[in-house]
Amino acid sequence: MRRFDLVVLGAGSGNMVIDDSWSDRRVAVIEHNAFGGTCLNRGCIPSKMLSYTAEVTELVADAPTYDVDARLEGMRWPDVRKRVFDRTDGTAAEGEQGRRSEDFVTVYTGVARFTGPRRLRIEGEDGEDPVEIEGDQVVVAAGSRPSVPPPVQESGLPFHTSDTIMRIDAPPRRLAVLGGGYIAAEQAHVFHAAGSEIVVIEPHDQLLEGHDESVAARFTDIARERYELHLERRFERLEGEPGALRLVLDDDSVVEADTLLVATGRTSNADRLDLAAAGIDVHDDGRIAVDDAQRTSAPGVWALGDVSSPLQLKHVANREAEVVRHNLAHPDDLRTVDHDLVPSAVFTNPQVGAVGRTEQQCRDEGLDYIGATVEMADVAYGWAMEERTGFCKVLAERGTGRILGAHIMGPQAPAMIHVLSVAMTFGIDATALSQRPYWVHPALTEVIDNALRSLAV
Ligand SMILES: Cc1cc2nc3c(=O)[nH]c(=O)nc-3n(C[C@H](O)[C@H](O)[C@H](O)COP(=O)(O)OP(=O)(O)OC[C@H]3O[C@@H](n4cnc5c(N)ncnc54)[C@H](O)[C@@H]3O)c2cc1C
Ligand SMILES: NC(=O)c1ccc[n+]([C@@H]2O[C@H](COP(=O)([O-])OP(=O)(O)OC[C@H]3O[C@@H](n4cnc5c(N)ncnc54)[C@H](O)[C@@H]3O)[C@@H](O)[C@H]2O)c1
Repeated sequence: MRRFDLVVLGAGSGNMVIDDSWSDRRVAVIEHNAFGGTCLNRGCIPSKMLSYTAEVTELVADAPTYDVDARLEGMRWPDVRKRVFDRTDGTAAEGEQGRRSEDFVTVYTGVARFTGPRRLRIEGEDGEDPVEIEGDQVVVAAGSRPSVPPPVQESGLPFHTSDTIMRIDAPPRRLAVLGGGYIAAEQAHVFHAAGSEIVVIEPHDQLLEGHDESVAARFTDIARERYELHLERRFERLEGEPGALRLVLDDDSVVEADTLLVATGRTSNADRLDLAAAGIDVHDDGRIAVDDAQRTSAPGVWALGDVSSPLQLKHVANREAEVVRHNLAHPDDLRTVDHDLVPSAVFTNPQVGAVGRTEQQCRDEGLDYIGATVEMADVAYGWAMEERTGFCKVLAERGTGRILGAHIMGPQAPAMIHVLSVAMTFGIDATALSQRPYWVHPALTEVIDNALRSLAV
């Protein structure tokens, strides 16, 4: 059995913990798929390249709004797909080659499982004999996978998840999307712009459930004009044949579609690692349990990213990887991670950015809060953009002005939310945030300044 100073399971965010400080020791990286993990190969990056392409398509279609003569000929899907995946596939291959070229790193291609404390067995995929290795330190960064409801799985009929839909040969004629969360919102936007009819099935009464009520309500209203929505409906079974699918709902109504995208959440890959053999504890929901320094219950074993995190976001996985990289090198000076103020964004149309509490969470916590909402249509740059649906909502504690949460919908919301994220992180109250810095006129950020001023805390 080969022994390593460090073994990293998963070359997504896990790959980030290895730096040159390990160059005088022996490091193993185990990966059974492409380097770069979900984000680079089938997640954040291709989906955002596609979502921006959808935005360009919609802007051209919308040219008459700005008294510009332009005609949309359509999105050339095969060319779009090639541009996106040539770039991401190339980057993944470079990442793997880079690691293989480092003489202190051994890359194992195969599926790993624990066989004992800090000991792993790797099954190669091309019939090679399994390999057993052990590490003085082990970092588990095995990510998550799409959850697929049993009736879809058991139907034997073809379906897509986010793993496959973005590499499809042609946009579906009619795409049924199961779920109304992040992936549904982003992929519906992409394929609607590419020419597909979209039908969404979601058990809650609105899309983007879990977001602030103002965001979810307005997003659902906008989506209703573009897509066929089946809300408060449970999916019961999948029938039909490939290319002519029939989704039967709980009221016996039937949704017909040629293609199905399942976007019903993601499950930690922890259940596939035989963690009990290594003495690694898991939460009831299946995630690996870690403390705030990312240590698992097994000495010398760390975990990070979707396999353990309560927030399945790449900026969270990145932060956790940075902390693990530091903690491996500085066992007497451990850094910690907290998930209190993690901003999030949905790259759909309209875009969404959020940080902190929703209004419902303020009520649930019994906070004495005040909220202010300003429409993008009411600031100068919103006029320039002919913006009609975007807004900024800020929630603050009455009396102190402590910012409790912020929710932005509209152009560049994922970037704009950082103003509020930074203020909340550094404890800058609503009055100080509005009155101390200058706000560029007439940038779209005036919608934030005006919301802060409207709070009257
Ligand atoms: C469609 C989509 C869009 C997204 N968009 C965003 C976004 O815009 N912003 C954002 O913040 N987040 C986004 N996310 C979430 C983000 O992609 C994840 O939170 C992040 O990639 C998790 O990183 P990770 O390193 O934990 O897991 P991964 O990147 O999945 O890495 C885990 C790696 O481990 C490997 N592995 C697993 N098990 C084994 C095993 N037994 N043996 C060997 N190798 C194994 C896997 O092949 C994988 O490469 C998106 C996710 C999806 C699906
Ligand atoms: N922009 C981003 O940051 C981004 C983009 C995509 C994905 N992600 C990450 O990936 C995770 C997974 O995304 P997701 O959209 O799959 O999950 P999600 O949790 O955002 O949404 C899942 C939706 O599916 C619904 N659902 C559950 N079971 C169902 C069923 N049987 N039939 C119909 N609907 C059902 C839920 O009510 C929910 O609305 C996200 O939670 C997020 O952490 C992030």
